[in-house]
Amino acid sequence: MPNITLSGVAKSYGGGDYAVKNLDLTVPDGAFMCLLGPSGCGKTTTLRMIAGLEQPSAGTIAVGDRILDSVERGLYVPPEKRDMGLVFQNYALWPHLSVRENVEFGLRMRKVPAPERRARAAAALKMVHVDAAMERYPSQLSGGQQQRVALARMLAINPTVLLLDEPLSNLDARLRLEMRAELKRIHDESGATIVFVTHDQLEALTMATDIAVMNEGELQQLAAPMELYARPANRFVAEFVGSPPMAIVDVGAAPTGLAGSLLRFVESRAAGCAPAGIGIRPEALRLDPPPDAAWSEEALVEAVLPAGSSWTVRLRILDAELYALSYTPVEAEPGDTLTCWTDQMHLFGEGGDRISSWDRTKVGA
Ligand SMILES: Nc1ncnc2c1ncn2[C@@H]1O[C@H](COP(=O)(O)OP(=O)(O)OP(=O)(O)O)[C@@H](O)[C@H]1O
Repeated sequence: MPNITLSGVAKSYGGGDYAVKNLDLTVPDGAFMCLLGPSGCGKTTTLRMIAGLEQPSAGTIAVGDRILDSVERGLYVPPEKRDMGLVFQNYALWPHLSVRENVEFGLRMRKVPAPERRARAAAALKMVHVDAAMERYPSQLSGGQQQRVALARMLAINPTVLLLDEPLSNLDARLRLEMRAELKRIHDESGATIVFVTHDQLEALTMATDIAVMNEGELQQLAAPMELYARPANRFVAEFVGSPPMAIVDVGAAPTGLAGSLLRFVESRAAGCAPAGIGIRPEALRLDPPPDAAWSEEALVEAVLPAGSSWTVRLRILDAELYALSYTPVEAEPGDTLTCWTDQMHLFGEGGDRISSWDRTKVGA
């Protein structure tokens, strides 16, 4: 299956507001692409346009040379002729069909002979761990089980493109983790192209080969997960990807407090650089002894949040609130003072774009 290409795609549901604005996006053949962004940013609309469930208001959608939508040329290919498997959050199973019959339904429509149908449905249900409930009806299943049946229904068809809209949202934490690994395995083994909508940055970071971050209908950045994390294009991406989030300290015209000391620190290393914001990721805010006392700041502990193998500490340094993520126990109480320091910073310009990143171990990154 060739690449899926969206060129200049926009969608308005009427009323002048655009849910998706001038989107150029290529989903490479075999990619696991996550569309990531906050609620209402246009992810679902984009996925529905790729599926053919919504028609764009402008632009072109193509798979290789085959045009699926072209507003300019008046072309539109309906969903059933796109050969794409869909699983949406509202996984509409047929209530009057058993789990097995639901999964077999798509195969029956494709005229797959009965014995093969049974075998493929059973294998797909086993993959999502609902094979024990094969003869039950959807109303007798939990929400999470229904969601997995919807996944199995799509997997049984073996489509070359899978379009998934928050398909793991109803699962508990453990099952979610299991299904993420399972989806990754399915992707690796099938070679299918997957487009996956999520607002959960961890889900995107753990599964995707490529992440398209969207905000207010616009693409903010398209990159591989680690690239996105290490070199966010702008403040929006920097703050959206990563948990706890990156703290960005604003540098005013006459910076005081932490902003002033960070700026002096930046200036001593990057002459002529005038950032409007300085970002520090929690894991880069260090609580161990600094290599240079001049780098350190006194921080007031506001909260310590232990999580078994890591400790998140909310700190206040003068006028700024920051998080530190430590993998060694933090024996501090709210109200205590800790010395912290950093050797990694992201510098953002006036408009919010990242102008550079500084990492003591990789100078010039
Ligand atoms: N059928 C519709 N009619 C009118 N407006 C719509 C329709 N569907 C979506 N919208 C609007 O388009 C914008 C984008 O919605 P969309 O569902 O694509 O976002 P999303 O990022 O998937 O959000 P969520 O994660 O909440 O599903 C929102 O402002 C939404 O209110």
